[in-house]
Amino acid sequence: MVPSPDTHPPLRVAVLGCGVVGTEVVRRLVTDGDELAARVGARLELVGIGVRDADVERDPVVDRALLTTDATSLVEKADVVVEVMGGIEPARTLLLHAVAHGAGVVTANKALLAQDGPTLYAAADAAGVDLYYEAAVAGAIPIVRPVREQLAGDTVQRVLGIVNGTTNYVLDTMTTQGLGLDEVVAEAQRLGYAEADPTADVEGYDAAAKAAILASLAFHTRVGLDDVDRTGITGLSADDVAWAARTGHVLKLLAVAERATGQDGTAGVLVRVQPVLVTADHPLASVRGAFNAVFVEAEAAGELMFYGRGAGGAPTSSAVLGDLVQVARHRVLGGKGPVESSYAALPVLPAGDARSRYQVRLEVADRPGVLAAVAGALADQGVSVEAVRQTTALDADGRPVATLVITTHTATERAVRATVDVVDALDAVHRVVQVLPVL
Ligand SMILES: NC(=O)C1=CN([C@@H]2O[C@H](COP(=O)(O)OP(=O)(O)OC[C@H]3O[C@@H](n4cnc5c(N)ncnc54)[C@H](O)[C@@H]3O)[C@@H](O)[C@H]2O)C=CC1
Ligand SMILES: N[C@@H](CC=O)C(=O)O
Ligand code: NA
Repeated sequence: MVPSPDTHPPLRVAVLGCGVVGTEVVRRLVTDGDELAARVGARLELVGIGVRDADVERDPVVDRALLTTDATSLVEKADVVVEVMGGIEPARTLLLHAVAHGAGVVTANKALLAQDGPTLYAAADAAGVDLYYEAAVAGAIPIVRPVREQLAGDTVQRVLGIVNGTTNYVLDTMTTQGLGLDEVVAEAQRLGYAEADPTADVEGYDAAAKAAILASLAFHTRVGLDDVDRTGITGLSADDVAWAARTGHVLKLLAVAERATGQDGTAGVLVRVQPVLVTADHPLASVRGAFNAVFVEAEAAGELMFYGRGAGGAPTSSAVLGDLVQVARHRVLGGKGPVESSYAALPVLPAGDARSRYQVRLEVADRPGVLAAVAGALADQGVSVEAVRQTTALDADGRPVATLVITTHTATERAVRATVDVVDALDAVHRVVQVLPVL
């Protein structure tokens, strides 16, 4: 029999956190109630909203009578708990409490999942309830469920892309408007893209959490935040942005998770987040503002690209509501979402095993023989040169300073770092300005 909201008792939904995302989740539950009920086969009854302070001014769509500071009691009376408060505690304890009480859970909390996902999975599995988290990676873009469910029959080789809206917005605005990093981060906060502490965005922790989640799902292997080699965007200057454009690239913070073979032949995975010089005609170069884009390369499927809004209240609420409908359908029709799949248990390889082309930018003395010395140092380390470009400008004291931009052929990060140390020690090299992978 087709389930109907007229015959099925309503499902009690608790929302924890009423900030940027929580407010939009509540809005959809209120304004789209009839549609959602028809899709689920039961009404989704919002039974309470857990907040820190019930007295602060809120969007009028939020019914103040539903606000409570007693989140523990709230989750005890829910069939489905939606956690959009963020942070590790009390989110973790509340989700475990919800699961122990038999509630299905939906969360947007990538920080918690990357730190303690296996505990949540185990608890949900033991209780026989759902744990869904589409909003935790790349906001509105369906990427968690495609990798976790639809690609479960394929072998994913690599996942690569832009998974943090704030840093993409910041780098994009620095490039197009020449603004400084701090100024643009403040705007990203105002627009609801940034984390409560935007350090998580600009230092790459948020992207690293998402990379860990995607890698765990793609490779059926546990990958935690500490397994991700992470570099944020705070080390990038306006000069780096300008040089990127001058050499035909766009600077992007990329997350890369891939199967790889280590120095000793071990098959494993490599997971990293780092600023990358993306060649201007690559599709990722045209991902603007807070948009995200993720490529998935799988053995049978080939290359798939996922693109859309990676941050912001309304887009993220779409992913949360999609999960909520799925969990609710399971309550009505029976069935359950996937459990953790970590059977492959592949080792996480050291970052030095990562292979890429690199751009090395040096300031060198403007005299004959310098290029030969630098090229010799690279060759000694087995790093071959694809292209070299030299420009000369006068420094503050009127002395000529040459900038050497070297693009290498594909090499391991280990070899490139070793080479850079040798090059840095050369008399003719004033300083190594920047070393960045090239895509
Ligand atoms: N803003 C975005 O674009 C996206 C956010 N997310 C995730 O969604 C979650 C929520 O993010 P936002 O809504 O942007 O954050 P937010 O800071 O705007 O909202 C969080 C709300 O939870 C409340 N809260 C915190 N601790 C609480 C507690 N102990 N009890 C009751 N309420 C508490 C805060 O007072 C705040 O109102 C985070 O995990 C974030 O990483 C995921 C995807 C996109
Ligand atoms: N702060 C995050 C929000 C979405 O996950 C971002 O900027 O991407
Ligand atoms: Na998503």
